[in-house]
Amino acid sequence: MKEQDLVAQIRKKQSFLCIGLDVDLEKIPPHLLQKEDPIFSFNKAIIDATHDLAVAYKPNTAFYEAYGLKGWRALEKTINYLNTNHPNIFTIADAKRGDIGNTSTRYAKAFYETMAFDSITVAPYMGKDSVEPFLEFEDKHAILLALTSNHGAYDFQTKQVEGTQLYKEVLKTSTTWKNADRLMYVVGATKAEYLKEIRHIIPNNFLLVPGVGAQGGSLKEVCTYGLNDHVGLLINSSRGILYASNGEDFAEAARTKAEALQQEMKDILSKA
Ligand SMILES: O=c1ccn([C@@H]2O[C@H](COP(=O)(O)O)[C@@H](O)[C@H]2O)c(=O)[nH]1
Repeated sequence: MKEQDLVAQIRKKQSFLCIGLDVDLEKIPPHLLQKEDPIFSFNKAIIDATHDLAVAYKPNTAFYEAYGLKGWRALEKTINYLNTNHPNIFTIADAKRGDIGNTSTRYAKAFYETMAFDSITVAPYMGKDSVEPFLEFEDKHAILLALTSNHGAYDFQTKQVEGTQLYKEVLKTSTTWKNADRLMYVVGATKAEYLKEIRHIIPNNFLLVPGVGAQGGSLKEVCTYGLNDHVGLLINSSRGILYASNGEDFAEAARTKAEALQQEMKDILSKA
């Protein structure tokens, strides 16, 4: 998907909500376990109940890989369902890949071509030649881990390396790579206080922001410095939406949670 089409969807829906499809068979409503494909049945119900409120969906591949072949099949069915029924919705494979060049190319083909995701999350640690293969595909986006939402982010990402914090070096250096205009970045909602400086280095790129809801990040704080003139934010919530109820009303309950976030976003956009 072209970035301008994502921005158009955000304006139309007055939403920059990304719903994380992190399916855990121990948390989904028990009645779904009787279905032939409980993972896909859950995702389909969530998508059907929320697609008018969200501009993106982000399955985290770990939650599918954990179930082996049936997990991969459910992931494939989910991305096909989204692409067929909601082609204007941005899709993110949260797979956190990155390897030597020829291997990264295979990862890129797996997620952009075989599964037709619009984007994939990529770890920057192996550097330019591990990331550039993900940037070779037109209208596809690599979302680079910049400053993550977990506590371990302070182990390396904020450490000073040759006079600058490592995450800032990741931001600055990555903007010099080939097709850098296809880059987006992950910044945790729990690190909102860093956003002013982050926006100084990358004023225009989209940020994928996980960590609101279950991890305690604040949507309002993220928006204070994270918003740019084309919005430039995708705020992810996974558990806070998916597991609002594990009864028969789970999809309705998920919609209520998604609606509350979308309303907050609408309000913020109207004042921006
Ligand atoms: O820094 C990061 C990068 C990725 N994630 C992922 O986002 C979701 C968050 O789920 P919640 O249930 O809304 O907390 C999950 O898939 C993480 O692996 C992140 O949280 N932080």
